[in-house]
Amino acid sequence: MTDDDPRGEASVTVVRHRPFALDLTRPLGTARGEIRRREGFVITARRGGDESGAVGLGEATPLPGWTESRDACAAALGDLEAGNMSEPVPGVPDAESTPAARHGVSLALADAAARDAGQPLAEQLAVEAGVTATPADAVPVNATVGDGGPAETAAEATRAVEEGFDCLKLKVGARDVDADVERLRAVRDAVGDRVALRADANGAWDRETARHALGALAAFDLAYVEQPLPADDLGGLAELRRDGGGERVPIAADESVAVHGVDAVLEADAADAVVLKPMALGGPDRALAAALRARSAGVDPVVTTTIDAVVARTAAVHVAAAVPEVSPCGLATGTLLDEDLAPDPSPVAEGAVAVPLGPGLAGAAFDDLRRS
Ligand SMILES: O=C(O)CCC(=O)c1ccccc1C(=O)O
Ligand SMILES: [Mg+2]
Repeated sequence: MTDDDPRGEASVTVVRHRPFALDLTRPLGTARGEIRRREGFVITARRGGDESGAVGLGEATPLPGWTESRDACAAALGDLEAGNMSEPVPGVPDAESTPAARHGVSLALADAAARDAGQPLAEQLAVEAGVTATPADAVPVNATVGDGGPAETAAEATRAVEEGFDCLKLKVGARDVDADVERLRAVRDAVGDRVALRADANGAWDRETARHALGALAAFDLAYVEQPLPADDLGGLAELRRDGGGERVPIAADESVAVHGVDAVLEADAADAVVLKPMALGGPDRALAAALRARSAGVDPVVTTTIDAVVARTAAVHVAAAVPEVSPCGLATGTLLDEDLAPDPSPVAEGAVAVPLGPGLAGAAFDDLRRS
């Protein structure tokens, strides 16, 4: 560890990575198919081979299409583990080719650094990123509602509002536009005007369909439509922003950010908001840096998970807490899982999550995972 390298990334001793698999309670329907199960690795690491330092905890949960494959992630982590407790291994996995592996290791190092400093992870990340504002102690979140028929979608939306959510994100694009219009109409009718609605098309539409969809969905006063076009069509997103089928519906970029990076999206004027998934961007530090660059460009950052287990989800809560005045984030995904690695230290209540106090990710909450 040096001043240039506060987290000891130049020489990291990865203690262990351990596989896990978690089923979703029921499949989450999206325009790109159903997510049914999440497989990943729990990671423990020490900084710079310092035997006296805290053991940090991380999670690498790849989602093919968004990150490297599970095999590529395992291989990247295996390379690090070729070293051992007493012999530091140089470097961390590459963020471009293996973002999930890099996320897991960089989170473990950040957790270790925060624990050694006796501060919450959000504070550690904020200081490293040059944020002067004190991290928030709670983060607003949206409910995540998958594809389904109009009645089913409206019932799920109503349930979320009864639980205290005032922002809902609905998956669209898995059926034709007219069917999604009926779903959104049913939801708006059910929840009234005071609930913010977001729609996430996961890149399902071509330019013509997107113009038609935005024109029709404008009637439901959407906070934004997320990724209406394929990830590569930054020019198309910029065009939709300027003239979205008549009425202006704000546009959020998600897959475009994961594939091309936040700077390309900002450069192309392709979005009003950017969706930042620490797992897809290669780590909490990189996600926070991206959020701050978006904010400086006048674009609203939203932090979400890739339906991660509790360790990475909690890390994403800390990232969001470090973003000043953050908008509702896609972090209410723990309840989509049928089981988890440990009890959630920051469960959702009244549409928000409390940020764990630390030290590190959540004080002693994950000690069993750290030891195992
Ligand atoms: O943002 C949310 O509400 C939850 C996260 C989510 O929707 C998601 C989860 C896994 C993979 C992709 C996505 C997505 O935002 O497209
Ligand atoms: Mg999305």
